[in-house]
Amino acid sequence: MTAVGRGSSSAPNPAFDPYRAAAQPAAPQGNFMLITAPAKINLYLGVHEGTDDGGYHRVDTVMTTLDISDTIAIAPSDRLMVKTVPEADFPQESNTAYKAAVAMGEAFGREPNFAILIDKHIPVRAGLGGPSTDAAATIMGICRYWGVDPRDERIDAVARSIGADVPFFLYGPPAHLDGRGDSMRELFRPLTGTPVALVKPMTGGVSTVEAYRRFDESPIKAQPLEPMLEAMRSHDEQVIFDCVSNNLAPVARALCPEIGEIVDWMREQPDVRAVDVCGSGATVFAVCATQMAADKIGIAAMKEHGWWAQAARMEKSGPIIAVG
Ligand SMILES: C[C@@](CO)(OP(=O)(O)O)[C@H](O)COP(=O)(O)OP(=O)(O)OC[C@H]1O[C@@H](n2ccc(N)nc2=O)[C@H](O)[C@@H]1O
Ligand SMILES: Nc1ncnc2c1ncn2[C@@H]1O[C@H](COP(=O)(O)OP(=O)(O)O)[C@@H](O)[C@H]1O
Repeated sequence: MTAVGRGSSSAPNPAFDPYRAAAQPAAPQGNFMLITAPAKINLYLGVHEGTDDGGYHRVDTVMTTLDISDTIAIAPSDRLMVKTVPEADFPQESNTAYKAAVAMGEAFGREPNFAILIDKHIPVRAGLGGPSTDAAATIMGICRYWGVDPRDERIDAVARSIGADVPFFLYGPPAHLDGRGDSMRELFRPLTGTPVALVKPMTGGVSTVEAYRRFDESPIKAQPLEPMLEAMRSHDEQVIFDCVSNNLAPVARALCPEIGEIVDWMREQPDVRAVDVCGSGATVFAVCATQMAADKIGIAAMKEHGWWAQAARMEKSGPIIAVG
């Protein structure tokens, strides 16, 4: 294996600060906070061969958030506890929200005594970033409770200690990240409102760890990144959607052949501008010309194939905090 670096330093670029969702450091006056934690899709994912000392691959990715989300209620408590609805089949200590709270406690020398309830809407092992967005939302909520400025460079370090995708969710607008996919490089004008159809097998999914392991067995070269970055900078939608690509997609298809069936079916649907696998899968997204087209694809996927499906839109936001 070739050793690769971790990417850029953890210091946030001040140019990104206006986008931080929890930028007001004041503690909330109410009893709890409700935080909207959006899903993501990768408009571009280029995984490079070789891993670093931690077993991570160097990746370039362009991600955007969607308007489907988990909801996180967080309130001070006598101890740290995390519950999900529906109930998780793994211990709370394995939940990324729990890990994020513990990491915040360690970084700021405080007891992270919060009760955290996660209403899960984002499917798991789906490549939609559910565990990562929950962690980012938890970090932002605790920042607000403790009066920590989310621009504090320790916040980025906490985020990437939980998972490669977590730093992205601290921001929200479409972004290019490199390193492990955890180093923010550039933010772009949002594609807010662009319709997307999401379809995945009703059961099962693809584990991110397994996808990267399979990638190492037969690596595939990434598509060129620069045309996508240029298109994002000039906000040329047609070119952006022509540049959609993901070199983990063949691995996802190999691990779960139903993904291949879904991709092929989505490509045949009318008014579709781009189709690809979300990250490591198992969800497939289609960028659609109209919301009606996305709705129709969702309904047909469910009715004709029994797949899980949802119509969504691209969003411009990271976690959104409301005080209750
Ligand atoms: C593939 C992507 C695309 O956005 O996400 P998903 O589509 O699964 O959500 C990401 O690279 C996933 O990010 P994330 O889900 O945060 O990964 P982590 O929890 O940090 O890592 C899980 C495991 O994936 C592998 N991993 C992850 C990221 C990376 N750059 N190289 C890797 O090799 C490592 O084996 C690591 O132990
Ligand atoms: N907050 C969370 N929400 C969902 N799953 C979580 C959470 N925290 C930890 N997990 C674990 O993460 C696993 C999914 O990880 P991963 O394959 O990376 O998902 P995805 O591709 O959906 O981002 C779940 O099976 C579960 O064990």
